[in-house]
Parts: sequence; structure tokens; C-alpha cells
Amino acid sequence: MAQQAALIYSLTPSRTFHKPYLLSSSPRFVRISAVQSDIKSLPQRNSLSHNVTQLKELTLPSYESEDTTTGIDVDAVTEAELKENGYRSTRRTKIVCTIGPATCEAGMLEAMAVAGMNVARINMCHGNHEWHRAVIKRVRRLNEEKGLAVAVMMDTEGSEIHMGDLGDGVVSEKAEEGEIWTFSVRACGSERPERTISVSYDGFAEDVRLGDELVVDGGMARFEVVEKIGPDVKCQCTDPGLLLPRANLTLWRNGSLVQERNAMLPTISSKDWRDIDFGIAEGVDFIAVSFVRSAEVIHQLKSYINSRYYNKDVAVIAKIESVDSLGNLEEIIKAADGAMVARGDLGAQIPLDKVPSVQNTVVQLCRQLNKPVIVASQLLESMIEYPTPTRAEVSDVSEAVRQQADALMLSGESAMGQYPQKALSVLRNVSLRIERWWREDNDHGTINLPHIATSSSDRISEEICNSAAMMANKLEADALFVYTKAGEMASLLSRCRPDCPIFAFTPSTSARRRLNLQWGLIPFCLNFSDDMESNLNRTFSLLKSRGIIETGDLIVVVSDMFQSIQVIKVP
Ligand SMILES: Nc1ncnc2c1ncn2[C@@H]1O[C@H](COP(=O)(O)OP(=O)(O)OP(=O)(O)O)[C@@H](O)[C@H]1O
Ligand SMILES: CC(=O)C(=O)O
Ligand SMILES: [K+]
Ligand SMILES: [Mg+2]
Repeated sequence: MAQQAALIYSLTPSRTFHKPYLLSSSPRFVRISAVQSDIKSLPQRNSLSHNVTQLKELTLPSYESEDTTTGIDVDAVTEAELKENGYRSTRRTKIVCTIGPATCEAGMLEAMAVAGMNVARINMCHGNHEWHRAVIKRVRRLNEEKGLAVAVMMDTEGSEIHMGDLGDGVVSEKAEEGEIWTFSVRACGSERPERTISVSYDGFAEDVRLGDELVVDGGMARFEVVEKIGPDVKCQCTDPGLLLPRANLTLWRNGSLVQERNAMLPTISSKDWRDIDFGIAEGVDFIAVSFVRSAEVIHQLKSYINSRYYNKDVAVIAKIESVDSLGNLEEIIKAADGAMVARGDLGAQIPLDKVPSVQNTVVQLCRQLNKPVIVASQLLESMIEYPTPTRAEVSDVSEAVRQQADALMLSGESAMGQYPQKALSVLRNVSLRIERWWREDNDHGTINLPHIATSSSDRISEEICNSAAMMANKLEADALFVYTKAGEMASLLSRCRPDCPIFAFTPSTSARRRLNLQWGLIPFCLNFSDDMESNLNRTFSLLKSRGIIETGDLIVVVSDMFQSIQVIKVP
């Protein structure tokens, strides 16, 4: 079968380290021995070439599923990246792509996975269950057939106010200055009168007042309310712009966001609960909850999942996009398994100039609380239409990478844009470049990570990970290895944002997919025993036989089972 081809940008080979350390691998003790002092023989980091030297076409071979009792599950994409670029040059920042009409076919999904998509996001605001089920199935098949670990994230609709669909085949409408448009709580159906938009919230006509400002999609277009006639609200366009199907609507009065009765709408609507049941049944890995206002709803969803689907491994991501969430950030993030800075709606609820500081706050808070964080929306908005990004967009992406967010997200760029693969490769290349720059810039200081563990055993794990990451940096190790059943130790290592990549070995395919969202983690599926000596020997020979590691590589190892750090030179 013809495989989709995609472009992989190869950086010059850099794996020529000669590591001068030799370590014994005794579990339970941190035992460093025979440390030699020929550190000068290490290559200068800045001697690693920055040049993008070759463009290579990569097709994914069909994947023979490994017997994980003996083998190791690693996919062709990771393998190629590790071999081509060397460990130090692998991308640490993960990429979430929203799947829509532009990317939902199997070939495109594969091309996106080859080009670096770590997580596929489906937005329940659009499409129906049949459409979403087909996408999830295609991703799952891709994972099975090609040995990939692309996770699926389902994003709930939430019950904020938005416009209805524009009708069959209508992808957008332009509102011009001065035009009068009708926003109505009546469903318009297929015979939508000209310049009429349906509104999702029944209380809309009652809540608005003459003179209110109606803002579409955080400022894509603006209207002033000029007349109310029963269910219809006549509005005059004051700022022309594009109206997209199901665009978000906010009302402003005297410079403040109006939250009349819509503030009482549930964060998780009855449709959302049905979508959540659907998503869990279809095996999604993450549920991203829109418009979270407080920690309560996260607790509610998590206990629902635990009681109803106790054997399912579903992580809950709190989307930070509601003005009300900002006073409860810490509790919300603590309650959730991760967070998303959903800048689209956030920018419609708070002044735009406040969005960057909220982004920074959420990213840093997540890092401190050890929760993965995604920076989302409009990263490369212009690439929906154009093949190159603006300089400002590239700067915005680099800022998120410099903040060391776990993941960046594409929205319309990958869902319905004309250049989804190009947008993905911009995220990849900017990430690689900025990560390298960040590592080479020795002046980034150390971020103070507070203790997060509550039990003494967790506290030990935390300290082990902090120390292992620090050792790996000081020894300029080639990689950190972590053997982890549920992924906790892997997260703790990722939280330290070490200089080298983290190979996370887990026996669980769902844990492997979940870890794919986290900064710097390269998750592998591997069945391991309680005998670390034999786990290591097996891992070394498996990875060596595939050319991923080589004799002499310096590895720092931690595991769930033994509270120890081992430093080993690959035999
Ligand atoms: N499943 C889909 N079917 C059709 N179009 C889609 C689909 N998913 C996304 N799109 C299109 O891509 C655009 C961007 O999608 P995205 O899901 O990122 O919206 P968003 O507004 O950023 O997210 P949210 O609705 O969660 O605030 C949408 O406005 C829509 O036009
Ligand atoms: C992603 C999303 O929901 C937003 O930016 O609004
Ligand atoms: K959504
Ligand atoms: Mg949103």
C-alpha cells in the first residue's frame, strides 16, 4: 500500500559523545564509581551544528507488533528522530493537533503523526459522534499498524454562548460595518434568513440590553445591540469581520463582561456528559473540559470516571478560558491531571493584553504542581490561509517553548487550514531551535520547584527525580531512563526539564500514550520485572540492536520499584 510521505528535517548528526563515566548498577544505593576526569574530551555543545542540512522523505513501514514480554515497542517516527538527530536534539515540546476536515482522513493522520503530532484533539463543538468515532478509530489503527503512540484528546463543548451553524456548506460569512444582523434564540434550521444567526443560549434575548456590545470570537467582529423584538436581537456591525460556524459570543456592557444568568449554566452540560460517555467508550486518553470555573467540576468528573469507568485510564485536562477560573487557578490545576491555556476564549473574557501574563502564570503553576500544560490557540493563525507564518507568530511560539510548556496546540491551522503539515513543521522547527538555544544559554537559572508529595514514599521519589535530573545535567548524560508503571516518576523527571531526553519505559500502552503529552518524555512500551539488572540489560540490548543507543552512552536510571539512582555507561 502506498504510504503517505512527509518531510522530516534532519539536523546534522551529533551523537559522537565519548562518555568518561562508568558506574555500577546496584539497586537501592546511589553508587557512583570510577568517574574519570577527561571532561575536556566532551564535544562543546555549541559545536553541534545548527544547520538544517537535509530534507528527507520518510515513509512509515508497516509495523510488526512486538511481543512486549520480550520486545520493546518503539515507533518508526521516534526511532528515526533519535537516530537522525541524536538524543540531545530530539524535540522536547509536544504537539497537539486539532483534527478537522483538513486532517481527518487516514493518510493525512499518518502524515501528521510522521511529522510530529503527539496528540490528536477532537472538538465536540463540531461534527457528530459518527465523525468523531471514525477519527478515533483511524488514530487507533495507525497506532496499532505503525507502532505509534498518538494519544486522543476529546474537548467538550461546554455551555458558553455561541452562534449556531451557518447551514450546509457555508464555512463563513462576512459582516460589514453598518449592516444590521439578527441574533435569535430561535433555531434557524436549513432556511436561515439572510443576515440571521442563531444563538445557543435561551436566555440571550432576555439578558441583552440596548447599547450592549456583542463580541464574536473575542473580537473577530463586533456588533452593538440596537433593537429587541421577542426572540430576535437586532445588532449593528461596528467592527467588520468573519463569522465562523459556532463562533463564541460574549456580551460587554460599560467595558465589563456581562454574565447574567449564563453564569449559572453548568460547566459540563447534558450534551457534554453524553459526549464524555461516548469518548470514554471509544477509548480517548484525555478529556479537556471547556470553561472550567472552579475545581469542583473537575472533582465531579474525576469521581464520575472513577466510579463508572474504574478500569479506564482517562486523564482530565482543565481548560483555562473562563474569567472565573482565574481566581481559582491553583485548586483547579491541583484537581486536574493537566491544564490548557485556551487563549481563544480567554481573550474574549479578559482584556487581550492580560492574556500573556495569564499564560505565563498557568505554565509556571503547572510546572510547580507537576501537571502537563498546553498552550493553545492562534499560534500560527495566519497559516490557515498562508504557507508561511508571520514573524510575530513565530515569536509567540518561541515564547511558549521558552516558557517550557509541555505542549503547543494547533487549532484551525490543522483542523481546516490549507497547510496543516507546514504549520506542524513550523512548530517542530521553532521548538527544536529554541530548546537548543535555551540549553546552550547557561544563564537560565534554576526554577524553584516546591515539594509536592504528601506521603514520605512520594517525597523520596520526588527527591530521587530532582537529584537524577541534576546529576544528568552535571554529567552531561545522554539520556535519563525511567521504569514506571503508571508514569508518575516519568512526570517528576519531566518536571525538572533536564538537558537530556527522558526515555520512559512502561508496560501500559495507555500510560505510554498519556506520557506522550509531557515535555521531554520519549515513552516506550516494555514489560519489565522487579529485577532491575535484567531490565537494564534487556533494554540496552534491545535498544542497541535497533541502533537507538550505543556502547559508551551515559545513562542515568531511576525506577518506580527501587528508590535509587543508577548511572551507567552502556556496555
Ligand atoms: N470536527 C470539525 N469539523 C468541522 N470543522 C472543524 C472541526 N473541528 C474544528 N473545526 C474548524 O476549525 C476551527 C478551529 O477549531 P477549534 O476546535 O480549535 O476551535 P476553537 O474555537 O479554538 O476551540 P473551542 O471551540 O474549544 O474554543 C473551528 O472554528 C472550525 O471551523
Ligand atoms: C482551545 C480553546 O478552547 C480556546 O482557545 O478557546
Ligand atoms: K471545545
Ligand atoms: Mg474555547
